[in-house]
Amino acid sequence: MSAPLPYDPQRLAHCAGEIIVNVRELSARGWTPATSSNFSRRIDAQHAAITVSGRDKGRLTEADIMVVDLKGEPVATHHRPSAETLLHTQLYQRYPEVGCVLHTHSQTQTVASRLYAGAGHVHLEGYELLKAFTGNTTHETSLELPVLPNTQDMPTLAAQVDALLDHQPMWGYLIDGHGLYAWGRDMPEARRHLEAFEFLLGCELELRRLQR
Ligand SMILES: CSC[C@@H](O)[C@@H](O)C(=O)COP(=O)(O)O
Ligand SMILES: [Zn+2]
Repeated sequence: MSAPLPYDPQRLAHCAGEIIVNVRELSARGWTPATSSNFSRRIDAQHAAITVSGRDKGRLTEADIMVVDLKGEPVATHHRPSAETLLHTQLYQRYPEVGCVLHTHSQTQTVASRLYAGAGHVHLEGYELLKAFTGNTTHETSLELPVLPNTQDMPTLAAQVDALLDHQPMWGYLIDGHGLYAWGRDMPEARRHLEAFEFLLGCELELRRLQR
């Protein structure tokens, strides 16, 4: 007889279903080109469901979702988790209330990350859609979306994210020439943050083009 799983398989099936449905829609918008991007959902206090590395994110099935512990180690599987697993699990470790982390590579996110890498952040102000980050209370707020240097060294990248989180609350960041990470308490909130960042970055790029 095999050992019992250390997580609830029904909860995993629920999380995997949510990832599959939502990522299919994000992918249809062209935000996950060439197998890029990764997605996760908290299962419980010690486990998260995350996409297997290298899979076509536009065609995810349950076989493309696996379980890791919050150190990023595979649990009860021989699959290899996303190369960027640490960027997901660091958020689950740090914030018990975070339930979902979404990472995409849209053209808007990638171009914006390159344009604002020098400044180290994108300043977002004056937009109604900023209410997506304030619990819909006010648009009279501003937000700095950090832009981090890209590296394949995940502990280095995760340390930079941690250093930022020590000083400011935030719901996402860009990585230069790479893409966007966004998160939330659950899938709808993480998706709202991701979509708001995408829209606001698109507005900033368009404004820059028009003001040239
Ligand atoms: C295919 S290039 C993109 C990857 O290098 C990486 O940034 C990415 O987002 C997907 O990696 P993955 O290991 O499939 O989760
Ligand atoms: Zn990536």
